[in-house]
Amino acid sequence: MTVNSAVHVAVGVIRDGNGNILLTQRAKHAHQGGLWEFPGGKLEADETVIQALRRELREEVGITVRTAKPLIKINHRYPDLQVLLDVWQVFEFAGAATALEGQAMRWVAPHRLSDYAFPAANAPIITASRLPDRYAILEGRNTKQVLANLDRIIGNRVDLLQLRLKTLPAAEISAVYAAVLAKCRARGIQVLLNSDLTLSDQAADGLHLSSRALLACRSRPANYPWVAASCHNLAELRHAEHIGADFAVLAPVLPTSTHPAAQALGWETMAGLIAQVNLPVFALGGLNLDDMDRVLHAGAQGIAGISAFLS
Ligand SMILES: Nc1nc2c([nH]c(=O)n2[C@@H]2O[C@H](COP(=O)(O)OP(=O)(O)OP(=O)(O)O)[C@@H](O)[C@H]2O)c(=O)[nH]1
Ligand SMILES: [Mg+2]
Repeated sequence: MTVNSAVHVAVGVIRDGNGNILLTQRAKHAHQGGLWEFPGGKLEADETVIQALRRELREEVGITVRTAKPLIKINHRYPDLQVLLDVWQVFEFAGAATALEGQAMRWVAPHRLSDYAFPAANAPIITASRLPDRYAILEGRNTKQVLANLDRIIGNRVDLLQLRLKTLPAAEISAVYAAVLAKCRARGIQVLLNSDLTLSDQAADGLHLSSRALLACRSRPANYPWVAASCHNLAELRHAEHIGADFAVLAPVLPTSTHPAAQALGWETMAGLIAQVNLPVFALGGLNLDDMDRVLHAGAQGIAGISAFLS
């Protein structure tokens, strides 16, 4: 089946109980032959994406999908073919995965995916599969409040956060940073520093660019495991993609009390913007964890928020 002349493909990022991901190797003479892939295949006429996903995963690796959620959509033009990869995460399935087409098959830890050679279109899928669905923004008006907020964020099972601290007095920043980093390290939580924070120590797991800092970048800032960017429109999302940022945060999706003057994008505009880039995008602004399914079905990686993780 084709969509806007692209071949529409249902792709499964299948996880086992340990969080490992199933890879298979493409047949030598197939398109992109010999490379590793996430199992899946082309939609047949009149099939929905989820129907095609179920059929392909039964045919290729012998599993029956129980729970699947959208992860990311990739539009990619190879010299010989344009594809729309409609990627879903499969969290629950029945049956033991078996290579039914004689292909090589492996369960791989997310942080080892980069050891494998994939088709060029897959780079953002690999990033998306290494990212969680929650990205917390840590703020507070004083040290005590920041640390109390961190405890609530931890209670909401967040393992990726941005230290922003816009509302914290400057004199308290370095001590708070040390305390937050120590607590997060002990729990395996990754910390990105907002680019407006002035800290000499760059021991964090990544850099989060404000939209202003993003537009000032001609290339990806070096030496950060993660580079993220705040975006409000298509030009900023495209720039984040262009410099090779790992992911973006798009805001504000809904009206918020913290930014009353900002015009909210709304669900449809948000989905339309996300569809135009091959980049994991978190939705920010006025959302809470109950919105997760709607956010994922709108094409986002998940929810970013300050207050979303404080209840
Ligand atoms: N399944 C899958 N296809 C991918 C990935 N990345 C990627 O670019 N593709 C491209 O998506 C297209 C469709 O995939 P496919 O060859 O699995 O289709 P299929 O199972 O229906 O195979 P068939 O046409 O031989 O029946 C191919 O051109 C392939 O190169 C990936 O990670 N998984
Ligand atoms: Mg296939």
